[in-house]
Amino acid sequence: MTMIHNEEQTIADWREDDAAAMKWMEFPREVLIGKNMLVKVPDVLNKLKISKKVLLVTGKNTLDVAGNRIKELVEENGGDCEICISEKASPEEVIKITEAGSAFEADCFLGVGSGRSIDLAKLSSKNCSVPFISIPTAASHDGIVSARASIHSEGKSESVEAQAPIAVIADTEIISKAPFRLLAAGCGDVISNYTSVLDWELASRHQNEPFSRSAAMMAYMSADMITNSANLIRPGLDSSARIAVKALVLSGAAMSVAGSSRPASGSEHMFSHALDRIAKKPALHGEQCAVGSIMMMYLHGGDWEKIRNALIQIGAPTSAVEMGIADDEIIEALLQAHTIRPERYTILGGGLTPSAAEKMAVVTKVITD
Ligand SMILES: NC(=O)C1=CN([C@@H]2O[C@H](COP(=O)(O)OP(=O)(O)OC[C@H]3O[C@@H](n4cnc5c(N)ncnc54)[C@H](OP(=O)(O)O)[C@@H]3O)[C@@H](O)[C@H]2O)C=CC1
Ligand SMILES: O=C(CO)COP(=O)(O)O
Ligand SMILES: [Zn+2]
Repeated sequence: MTMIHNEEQTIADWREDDAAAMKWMEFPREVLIGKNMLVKVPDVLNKLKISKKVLLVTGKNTLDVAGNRIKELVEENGGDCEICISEKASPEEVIKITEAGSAFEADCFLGVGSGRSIDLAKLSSKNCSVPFISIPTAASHDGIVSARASIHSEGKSESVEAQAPIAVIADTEIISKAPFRLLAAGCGDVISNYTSVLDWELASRHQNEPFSRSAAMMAYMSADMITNSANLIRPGLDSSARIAVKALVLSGAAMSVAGSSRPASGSEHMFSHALDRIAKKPALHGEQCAVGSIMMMYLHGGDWEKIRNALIQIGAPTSAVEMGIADDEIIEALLQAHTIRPERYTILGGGLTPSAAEKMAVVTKVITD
């Protein structure tokens, strides 16, 4: 592994080496991954003694996929369950769901569905000082266990400290039946850790930014887990869903150890956040981050073809056309990416010139000449 400093070069790890550190990481008490796990919701609530008033945050699609069934299960178990349909992961939506939780006097939140619903449940439950359970219906992102929430508003994207779920219930039957594109995107989100970690290392060398070797290794390992199993990721397979969920859990744990999204979000994520702002029809988060990672690895002078080949093997997009995004939107996102989080030092530095951005996108086959 080339990306990790050796012992002498390592900037002191501020969390691990600080004798006064109060907490290393937050991690769920129960992590259930497997077929037909949804029926375990009442058992988990009973075990954790939080079965009375449950606020279930879900989306319009995931309500039918899992939300309604979970509500039934909670009510059959003698609990009270109110459903909140989540919209955009925005500050306004967090306030709305927090108020709903307070008014209902919820003793637990369930985040059921996609990255957006889980992030909203994560942050709103923290605001209400009650625990939350993460119930992904797709393996599309690595926020399943992380203690961070990504909140988006007016072209800005912030990673906010929230809380880790008290439990994760990942039903691989549901996840493997979700559109395959979502699973492939989740694999892309994890693979993109290769460049996040390189950016973090760069920041620790150039700016003396606090760096955690253990968090970086966890993020790197999760990317390796997917790359090394790329040929096993196939539509409809329970085993593929398990591989992806385990890697996503490890990647999320890396963020919890770091106390920031640094190990799993670097220049490639800034590119993706810029695309969300620019593109007429953005692609999925994980798809954009993965394509960004191909290009950022090129900038790092690393093996960008390894990332590209793994994505091709999985069936994830590797080009603008495959993502349904125009070439000029890719270039504009590359030019704006460094402005997304100016405080986060990455290989993008003070920004790219238009000709450098175009050359990089052409060489890496993201756009055509
Ligand atoms: N906190 C963290 O550490 C992280 C947060 N993120 C954040 O997560 C978000 C991206 O998450 P992502 O899940 O990719 O995208 P979305 O949250 O936008 O969800 C994508 C779509 O998938 C649908 N969906 C989910 N499960 C199923 C299913 N089983 N069947 C059919 N449709 C389904 C959702 O439906 P519905 O409309 O019903 O929800 C939604 O329309 C971004 O906001 C990103 O910033 C990403 C990584 C880490
Ligand atoms: O998406 C993430 C990790 O995959 C983290 O989110 P941010 O890019 O919002 O920090
Ligand atoms: Zn991500």
